[in-house]
Amino acid sequence: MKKMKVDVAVIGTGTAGMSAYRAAVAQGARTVVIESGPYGTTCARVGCMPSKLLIAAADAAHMLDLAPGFGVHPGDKRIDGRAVMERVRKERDRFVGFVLESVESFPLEDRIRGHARFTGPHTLQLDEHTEIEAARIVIATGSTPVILPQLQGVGPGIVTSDDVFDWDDLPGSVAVIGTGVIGLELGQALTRLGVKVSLFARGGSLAQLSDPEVLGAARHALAQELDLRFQTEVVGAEQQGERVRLTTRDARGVETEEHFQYVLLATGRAPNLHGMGLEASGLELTANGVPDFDSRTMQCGTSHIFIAGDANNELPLLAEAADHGKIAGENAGRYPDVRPGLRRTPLSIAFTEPNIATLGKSYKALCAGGRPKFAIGQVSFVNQGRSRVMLQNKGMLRVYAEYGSCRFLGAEMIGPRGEHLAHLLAWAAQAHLTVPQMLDMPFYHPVIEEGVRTALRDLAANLATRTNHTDAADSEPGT
Ligand SMILES: Cc1cc2nc3c(=O)[nH]c(=O)nc-3n(C[C@H](O)[C@H](O)[C@H](O)COP(=O)(O)OP(=O)(O)OC[C@H]3O[C@@H](n4cnc5c(N)ncnc54)[C@H](O)[C@@H]3O)c2cc1C
Ligand SMILES: NC(=O)c1ccc[n+]([C@@H]2O[C@H](COP(=O)([O-])OP(=O)(O)OC[C@H]3O[C@@H](n4cnc5c(N)ncnc54)[C@H](O)[C@@H]3O)[C@@H](O)[C@H]2O)c1
Repeated sequence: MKKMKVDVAVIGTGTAGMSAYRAAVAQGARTVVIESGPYGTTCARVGCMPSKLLIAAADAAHMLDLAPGFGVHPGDKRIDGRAVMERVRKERDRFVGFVLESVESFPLEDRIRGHARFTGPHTLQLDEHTEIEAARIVIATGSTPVILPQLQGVGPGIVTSDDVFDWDDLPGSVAVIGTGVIGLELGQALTRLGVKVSLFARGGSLAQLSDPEVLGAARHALAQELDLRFQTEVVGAEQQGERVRLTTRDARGVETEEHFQYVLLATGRAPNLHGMGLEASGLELTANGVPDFDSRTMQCGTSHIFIAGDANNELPLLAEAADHGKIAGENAGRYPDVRPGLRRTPLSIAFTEPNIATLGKSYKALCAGGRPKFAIGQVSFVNQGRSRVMLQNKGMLRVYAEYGSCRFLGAEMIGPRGEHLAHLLAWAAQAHLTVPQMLDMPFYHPVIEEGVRTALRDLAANLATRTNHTDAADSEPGT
């Protein structure tokens, strides 16, 4: 067994791990970064980038579907599934290549291969070949898709987002289980690319939305194009040759059997903490098996161990993983001098169309602890001028502010160009702007941001009267 002694050992060479490694090295600590799987990060290999490449192809196909609405008739649409998937893989490999270059820029002796597990609070064993004694440790092991027990071992037709981007061709039909971010992004993209898709939700949730009004608008907007089956549970499945027979049960208890080429599981991701010997680390674990940690410092309890990225299950997003990694790496590098790092206003965007976005305090968080004490403003995009011009007039934005201070708190939306509106509003929240200050900002014409102004005006009126009398049909006609 090879033995090593280091200041900092980072477990996982994903976005959080690479960020932690750089930050610890910058503190002058002798640091190694350990990896059991392929280099390249989840984001570049099977996450953010390939999913957005598939969505980009779907957007192109959808533009052709929209064109007749403008009096433009592009002729017969033909989707070459092989060409679609080839571009996805080729561009994905390009992004992965950049990550690999980055990893290769780390000194060879700092890059250790193997599956790490704790054998004591300061010791890690890598497979059966290396033992590392580390003064401090960063856990940055990411997450993996959850496989429902009733679909385990069924056959090759049961897939997750880890498999989709390696398809050579688009399949004929897919059942998507789960209407979270992955289910909706991939389900809508595949639908727009001509795949017969059905989405099954055990409840009625969509992506990260918690505001019932926005959720209602999202259900309405997405149901116009997607086969959404709410309140429907997966009972079981059987691989039958090239197809899977999927059995589901609806709210009335009626069981249905349908055949699909693939069943795509999008039922959440779990932190990669199993098989890591956490019991030997001395850390206190919370009910969901994640070590108790401080989200300002990433420190687990008062220990020398830090946890970053999807592994800590706080907000499993790329930008968070990078921030967590930096904070964890800096603190591990200069331990015991542990300091809070920069945490930004929470921002989540699902790249559905219309985009679904939430930022700042969610409706659910604001309602926690009893009667809501915040004001709400809203706008429907149905009659919003520029959205209607572009034939993208679907969805709703709801904005929240604090009574008294009039400080802007957060928003939930489904709407056109939501990714940009969400940034604008997240920046306002982080700058602690009040609603009157936001309304003093410039608004051009005709732009979708005028819809944001309508919602903010509604919010200002409700703050003034301490009511939430918003008209669901409130709209901005674009004149
Ligand atoms: C389909 C999909 C789409 C997504 N789209 C977006 C998006 O649009 N925007 C966004 O912000 N986020 C998106 N995400 C989420 C984002 O990809 C993740 O939040 C982010 O990549 C997590 O980074 P990480 O460093 O925590 O984990 P990872 O990049 O997964 O790195 C963890 C690494 O640790 C290694 N490892 C695990 N256990 C051990 C061990 N015991 N020993 C050694 N090594 C180990 C793993 O092999 C892995 O390489 C998406 C995710 C998916 C799946
Ligand atoms: N655009 C983005 O930023 C983006 C895109 C993709 C993924 N991600 C990240 O990846 C994470 C994982 O995505 P996800 O969509 O897998 O998880 P999710 O938590 O967003 O959604 C999981 C869905 O599965 C459903 N579900 C759970 N158990 C089920 C069961 N037994 N039967 C039926 N349905 C069940 C849930 O109700 C929910 O709708 C996200 O939380 C997000 O942080 C982000």
